[in-house]
Amino acid sequence: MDLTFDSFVLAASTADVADEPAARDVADAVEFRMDLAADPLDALDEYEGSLPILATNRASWEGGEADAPEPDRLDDIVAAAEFDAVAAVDIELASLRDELGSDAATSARAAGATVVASVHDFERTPARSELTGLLHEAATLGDVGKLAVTAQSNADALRLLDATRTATEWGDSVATMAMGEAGRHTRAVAPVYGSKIGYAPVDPANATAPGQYDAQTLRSLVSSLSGKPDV
Ligand SMILES: O=C1C[C@@](O)(C(=O)O)C[C@@H](O)[C@@H]1O
Repeated sequence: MDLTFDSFVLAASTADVADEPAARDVADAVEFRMDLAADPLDALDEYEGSLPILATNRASWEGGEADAPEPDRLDDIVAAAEFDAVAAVDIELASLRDELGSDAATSARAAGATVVASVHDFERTPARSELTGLLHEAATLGDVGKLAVTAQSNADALRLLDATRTATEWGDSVATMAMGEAGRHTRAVAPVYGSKIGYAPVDPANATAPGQYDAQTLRSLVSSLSGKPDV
């Protein structure tokens, strides 16, 4: 299955890929949070869904629950990429800066997966130059550069949207969102400025980040704002 991120992709996040039928009608992909699953590779082996999978094995040092040694954590990402249903993998920008991470990206691409290079800031929204710098670096080391920050104010949200527009104008393929209440609307608005991925939980009770909309709401908001019909 393919995920090129040429246009907006709504990824329904879950720790259980067997949830896919609940996401099928509203999402474009399933984000499988391998770090939140008990036996993620077995779950991929048994996957029978029709949506392509974006596999994430979020490191504990980046806000996730994967605490295996880095080589093992990255090996699991590469192993995930080898499943036909896995169209993309998420690798943290901090990992991609090192040889281990960049080798994992090469192997994942060889297995046919697109690489989403991700950065998170769970406390703040950095200055504009830092935002555009991180996005450019992530979009260069990965095929899509993803930046999730935490907004405390409208100014923070606006700065993220502005950086999204600038990066897109430069030709970088990026995905952005501001976590937290003050950033919530950016999840709907950032796609207008070029953001290529939106995340929403399959089950609203199991949000994978602060401020997420449920998938149907995100789909309707993004569709209305982009002037495209709802799916
Ligand atoms: O990195 C991201 C983005 C995210 O943190 C969000 O803010 O929607 C949700 C995570 O599941 C995903 O891996």
